[in-house]
Amino acid sequence: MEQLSLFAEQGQSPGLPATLLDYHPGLFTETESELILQKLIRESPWQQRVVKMYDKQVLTPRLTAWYADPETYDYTSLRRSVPNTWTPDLLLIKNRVEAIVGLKFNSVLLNYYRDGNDSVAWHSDNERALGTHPVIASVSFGQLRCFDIRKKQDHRQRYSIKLESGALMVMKGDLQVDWEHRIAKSSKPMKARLNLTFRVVI
Ligand SMILES: O=C(O)CCC(=O)C(=O)O
Ligand SMILES: [Fe+2]
Repeated sequence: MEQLSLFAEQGQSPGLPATLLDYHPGLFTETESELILQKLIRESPWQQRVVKMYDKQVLTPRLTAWYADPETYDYTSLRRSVPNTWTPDLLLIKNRVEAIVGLKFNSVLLNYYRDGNDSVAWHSDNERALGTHPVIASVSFGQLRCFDIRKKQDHRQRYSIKLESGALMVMKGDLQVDWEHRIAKSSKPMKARLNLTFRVVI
């Protein structure tokens, strides 16, 4: 049976081709989302990674934690450290996501945006270990933040999706090939947000 995509009905970003993204609000209830948010913030082994920017070492403006199956990935090509082992909470979330997406994922990256100063800069998830047209399932908990998308070749083609707590967004098609995305900093007061991106690492 074809899966219902609520993206168009949500009208969150009219005009964005449906081949690039599906949006499923309410995969988790408000109560579930709040519990998951607090528990994962408390219990995850957060790291703040250092990246090189214009020859300077800078801390990424968010915290991350990475989990994966022990055998099925090549984490050296992802430039990540040895992954953590799945927890029961993460497996529960993964199962619910897989039932909707119809794919088995073997890793998840957790991003913790502590407030409006935390962000992720424009990028595509196009590492070799993700394959050429990866399907990436993104689940958000907590503070609503805007997920901006722009075309690499023409920055005027631009969309913004409000990622609600408990919602699943599926990135697919050419999204990681022809487009970039980001979570911008916000000058408005922002509470904590967690984002989980489930990926298949080859
Ligand atoms: O926080 C988000 O919604 C996006 C995170 C992201 O783009 C990533 O982890 O690659
Ligand atoms: Fe990304």
